[in-house]
Amino acid sequence: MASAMSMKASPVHPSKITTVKALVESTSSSSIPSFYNFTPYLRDEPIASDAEDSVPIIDITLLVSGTPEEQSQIIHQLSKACSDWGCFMVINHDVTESLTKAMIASFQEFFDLPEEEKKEYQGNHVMDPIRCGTGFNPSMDKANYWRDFLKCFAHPEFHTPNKPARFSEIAREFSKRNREVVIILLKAISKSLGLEESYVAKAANFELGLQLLAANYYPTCPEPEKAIGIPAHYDHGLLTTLVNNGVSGLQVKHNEKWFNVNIPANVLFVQVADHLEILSNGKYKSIAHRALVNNKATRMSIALAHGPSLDTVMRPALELVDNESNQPAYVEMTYREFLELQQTGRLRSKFQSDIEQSRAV
Ligand SMILES: O=C(O)CCC(=O)C(=O)O
Ligand SMILES: [Fe+2]
Repeated sequence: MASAMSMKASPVHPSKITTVKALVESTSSSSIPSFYNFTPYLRDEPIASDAEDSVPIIDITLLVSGTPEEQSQIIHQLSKACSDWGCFMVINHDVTESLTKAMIASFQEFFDLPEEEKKEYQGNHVMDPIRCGTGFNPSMDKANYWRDFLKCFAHPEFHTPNKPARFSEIAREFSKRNREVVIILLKAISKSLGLEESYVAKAANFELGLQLLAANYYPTCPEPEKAIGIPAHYDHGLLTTLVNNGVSGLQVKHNEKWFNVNIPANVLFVQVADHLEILSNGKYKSIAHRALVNNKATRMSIALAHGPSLDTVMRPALELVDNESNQPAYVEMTYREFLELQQTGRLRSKFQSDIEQSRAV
């Protein structure tokens, strides 16, 4: 019965729809068009019960103004968080709750713009400085994602759409404050790897680092168990900071199980991304995560990818490699090359096979 429902044709012709939001608003269908059906991939691995374990919490004030003892304790906690989980919650940071709320409201206003106005920002290439799009792609025969997005380069150059009003101003402040948190974290992470505190920032030429501000919009979905917002993936920068609108849906993979992550309003959720994995020669691994959808409330998340500068060659820190048990596990390439390979679907397998190789020795 359920599968028959999923096969029911959508009353809306796909070519008329440019976003998942528009699809949802144009129909009251209780089923999703079949090309959103992600079922074969979705329920493949176990989901942890909420009580099983919990994401580590890092109090950033202790990194900034703690006693030397408190600092070394928190650096130790950070090291464990990065190596055991690949993610953590940052509390007591300067990205205020009101700023986050204003940023979420501004992105909501953007997604509420008429489809025609949003089309102006449609882009296809990873290097387009402003790019909005959707999981919806009628020309693809594989499953699509239940998600619309807007991505803007926020650093070293700042680009945002010129509407809605105040979007740009709020996005600038939000990106800047997130970046400040990341600068503090990268210093502590360098120390936790036994490196000098400016090591990661210098190696990644972080002063010119690419910062990508991305909002994900997941409308309510009549068949949430069949669709996916974003399938399992790893982020490409050094660290990602993430907030959401109080609706949960994010899951991270820890010890071969998927954990639900509920992000409180005043918390920044931080994920280890691929370039920290490369720099640390696999000591800290990027975390697999995915976004589920639901049938009760629209979910929005805002992710900031904080990466190296585009033209810096990234490789494992020389201090962390040797010719014996710590051989470099990743090939050298610029962040730009990495992103371009990733976009054309050629990178992850290569990156992954490098990891597999390093695990095999
Ligand atoms: O919506 C989320 O919580 C996850 C978003 C995400 O993984 C991404 O934008 O890369
Ligand atoms: Fe992600």
